[in-house]
Amino acid sequence: MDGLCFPRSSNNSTSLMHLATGIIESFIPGYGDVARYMTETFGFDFNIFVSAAAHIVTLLAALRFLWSQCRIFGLDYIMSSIHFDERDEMFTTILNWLAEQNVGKSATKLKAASNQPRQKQIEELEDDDGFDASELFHAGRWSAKSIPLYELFFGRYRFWRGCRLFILERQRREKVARYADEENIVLKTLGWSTEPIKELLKTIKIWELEQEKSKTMVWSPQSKDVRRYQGAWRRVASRPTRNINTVVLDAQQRAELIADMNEYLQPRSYRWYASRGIPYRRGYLFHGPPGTGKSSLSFALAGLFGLDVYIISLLDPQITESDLSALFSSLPQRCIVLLEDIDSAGLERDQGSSKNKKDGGKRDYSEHTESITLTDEELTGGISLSGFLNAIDGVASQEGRILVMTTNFPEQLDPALIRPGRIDNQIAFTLAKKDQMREMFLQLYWNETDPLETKPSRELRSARTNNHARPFSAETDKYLRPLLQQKQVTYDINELEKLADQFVGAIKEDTFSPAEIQNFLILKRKDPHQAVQDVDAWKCEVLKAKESGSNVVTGIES
Ligand SMILES: Nc1ncnc2c1ncn2[C@@H]1O[C@H](COP(=O)(O)OP(=O)(O)OP(=O)(O)O)[C@@H](O)[C@H]1O
Repeated sequence: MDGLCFPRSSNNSTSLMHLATGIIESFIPGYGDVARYMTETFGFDFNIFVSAAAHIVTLLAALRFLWSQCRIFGLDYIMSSIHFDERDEMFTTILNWLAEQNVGKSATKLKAASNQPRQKQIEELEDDDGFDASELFHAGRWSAKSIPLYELFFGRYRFWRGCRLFILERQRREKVARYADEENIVLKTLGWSTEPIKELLKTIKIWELEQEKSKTMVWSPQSKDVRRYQGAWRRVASRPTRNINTVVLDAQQRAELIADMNEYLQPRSYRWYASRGIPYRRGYLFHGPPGTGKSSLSFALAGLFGLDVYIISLLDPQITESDLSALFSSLPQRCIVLLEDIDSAGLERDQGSSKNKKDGGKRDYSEHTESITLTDEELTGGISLSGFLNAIDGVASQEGRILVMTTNFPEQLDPALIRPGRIDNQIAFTLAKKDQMREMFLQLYWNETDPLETKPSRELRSARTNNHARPFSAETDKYLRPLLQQKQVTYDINELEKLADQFVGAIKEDTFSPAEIQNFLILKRKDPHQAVQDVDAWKCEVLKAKESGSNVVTGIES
């Protein structure tokens, strides 16, 4: 080694230094030259300095190791803890709660959580402060209003609840498979009882309920490849709870339905069913023409009873009969399972037919079985009637759930599917009745006060938003501006009732669906007079489109 030309010395320590230099040189080529240069330039043996640093680092590492061992066998011995892995529903809730409590606010490392918006952030976005309805909406400017969200990074955090110290550890775990959990959190506190942690978890749960009480959670089946690791269901949306009164129905029918569900959901009902040997399940069939409120009522009922909605599409090629059973058995104890348009799910008695369906029975492959060879993957899609009935009735299927099936063609359903015990209550939805139309009209225009009108800084905000206005041709501007500047007028209820009577008088019962009526009213939402004025033209236009077999309405004169 040319670079290692140190003066010979009989001194043992010097030869040890040379040995150390040799070892370092083998890891860091050129180190010998640097050491010699430093020694010659500054007049001290640079190796001593390096060795001392190496000793200190080793000592610190040893101390750190010792401390961690003490902590594990010492501190951890006098602490109780509860562990949560990523799959646990409390995992995100705990992190969100901690973020809300500002735990770790001085942390130097944070983890972005932008795709899990919290209630506060959603409210911030929905608050229209700074937006002027007479200007064009801009999504970028709107979403920029909300600050990005962060949560605690991996590590250890301390926080106090009253006079008790809690420790949260967020840990990364070794990946055991592609989709396996990669992290977990541990909540700890001093003492040999987990009770204080459980109490804290109750507080966190109450906080979560508070956050979500105005929301209805919607779940759908987890995709096949991650189902094993992340559970059968995934939360796909949280929708604002729909007030049951906004679904216009026959009052008696609505009241009976609510009472029936309420009775079923009561905790004591479980014992009532069990003592009589009846499976604790309830099924409803909502049937009627499209756009009459079947799905809306399902969500409104979920909101009313604080239930989550679990939606399954039987046409989903990823869902096999065994998946369906697994999905039904992993439902929570109280929820609504919504199966929309059950008539088009292709549930057939013939067991083999499910194997021959690729699009849920709409396409029949049975005539072509000789010429078409389906792959194994395709064969797993499709659910037979018996497979479906097994899943909903099976012993493993969760009790306490409410099954709601909707259909436009109840007469096409297999009697086995809707026999009492599976479907306990059928609700017929009809095209709009006079009373329904009247109620919809009043609901749409009844508006006590416009909160925006009362805010003083409106001009200021307008000036600010004007800077972002988009340029239009003079021609477009001429039409657009009056439309944008049209104000929402607040009407006296007596006047509205008169207008509602005129509106209803112009439309025949059982002719249009509530969805069609709603659609027209939304078009005229700023002006009920205009709605009354235009209803005849709209009516003719829609009827003409229906007669010609087209759903396309060409345009409504106003
Ligand atoms: N009875 C009703 N009361 C209030 N709004 C209604 C009613 N029926 C329909 N609507 C409105 O019409 C739209 C469509 O309603 P919804 O999806 O509930 O109908 P549906 O019967 O489930 O239709 P489909 O059979 O096509 O699934 C919704 O925006 C809803 O607000």
